[in-house]
Amino acid sequence: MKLKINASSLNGEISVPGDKSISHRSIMFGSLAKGTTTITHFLRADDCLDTLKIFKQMGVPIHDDGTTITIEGQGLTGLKDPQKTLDVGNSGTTIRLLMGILAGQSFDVTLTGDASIQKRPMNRVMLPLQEMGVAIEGDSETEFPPVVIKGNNKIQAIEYKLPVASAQVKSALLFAALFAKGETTLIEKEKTRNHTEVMIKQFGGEIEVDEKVIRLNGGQEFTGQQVVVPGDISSAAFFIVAGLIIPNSRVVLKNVGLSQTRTGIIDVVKSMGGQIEIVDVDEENESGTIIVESSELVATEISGDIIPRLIDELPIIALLATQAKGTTIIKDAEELRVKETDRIQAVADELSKLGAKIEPTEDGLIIHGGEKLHAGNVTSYGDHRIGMMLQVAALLVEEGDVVLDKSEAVSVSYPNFFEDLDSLMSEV
Ligand SMILES: O=C(O)C1=C[C@@H](OP(=O)(O)O)[C@@H](O)[C@H](O)C1
Ligand SMILES: C=C(OP(=O)(O)O)C(=O)O
Repeated sequence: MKLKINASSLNGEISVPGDKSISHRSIMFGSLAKGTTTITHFLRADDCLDTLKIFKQMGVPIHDDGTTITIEGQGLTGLKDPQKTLDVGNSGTTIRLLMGILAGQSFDVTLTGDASIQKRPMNRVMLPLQEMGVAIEGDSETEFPPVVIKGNNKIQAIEYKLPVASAQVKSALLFAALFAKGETTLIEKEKTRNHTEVMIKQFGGEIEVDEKVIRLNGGQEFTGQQVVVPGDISSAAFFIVAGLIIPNSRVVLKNVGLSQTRTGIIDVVKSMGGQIEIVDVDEENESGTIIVESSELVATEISGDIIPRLIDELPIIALLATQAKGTTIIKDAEELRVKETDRIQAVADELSKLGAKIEPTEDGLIIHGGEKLHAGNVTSYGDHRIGMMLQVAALLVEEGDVVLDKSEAVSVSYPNFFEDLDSLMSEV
């Protein structure tokens, strides 16, 4: 696909689509609860639609009228044998959280996904699950999908220190812990997104969170709820950066989720001198409006405990850094190497093709700001966030063609991304 180039300004207002992490979890909690759950502003993108399809395949009545999704919850152990392999598509969140949920059911099941999923590490979930007594293994004694999970496990509570900072691992273990007798204690390596903990409480469960220590008792029951999904800050991130780096711009992003565990990008933009303002904050729903304007930016260092608070935004933050004065260093982000693609290598390779000065390191990137970007042929590697980042980069290219291979990947999290960008380019 030929990307849009040479934007003279971006102006206008966008309501970004629903949060991907919360949308996945709303289907999961709704299915495991007793009673009816309704979900509005659900993210109808490939990843979350795959989660929805899978719960339907396990016998959960889920109805979508185009506005509201209604789920008739089956209770914690009420899922039915799908009698087939479950396909998670491209979604790491789906496969990992499902492992915890399926550990407590009475049937055997196989989980698989696309070529990217079949290369993503699963031992981070499978090893602690095995410690809890779950029969689960990867393909041909590897840790890669297809993953086979046996039913009727006798699950034991554990105390477990997570070796990786991962909300997916934490969430999978919390789901499994619901089926155990007694109290499970998880100790996080770094604080990661807390949507699972928040939703356990929202659905009437009990969970104790003390900084990085989380305690959960097995044998709880959930009750159906009304879930209103806020906009996804990880999707807003592309327009936050576009508004900052394109001249004469002012972009308003309405109803964006602002969980403290997700707002690292706002802190980084501020530390780089970007003009960013948060207004109309709704404390109860942890959401608000983000306004950005074109800015002079300076380099920064991004490392340590902020990394999980902006992990999915790092590709677009790397582009932001190419437009800042000085050298930006990103460290402690080795997790980027095991996402939909190796995002450290992909960002460095593809932005270099457009003229950026950027070097990959083992756990991050070194970005020398101030280089002008030029035309070129690039690829998303089938990774939605790499694809969207490259479209924002192309907006800076003054002449020639920027051609993106595998542009269809954006539908994994943001099917209307190109249309929303169009709307900002046409408004004056
Ligand atoms: O729990 C979640 O919803 C997610 C957690 C993160 O993954 P990790 O837990 O692997 O870091 C993130 O990258 C992913 O997009 C969504
Ligand atoms: C890493 C991501 O998702 P997942 O792990 O669910 O595939 C992402 O959306 O950037």
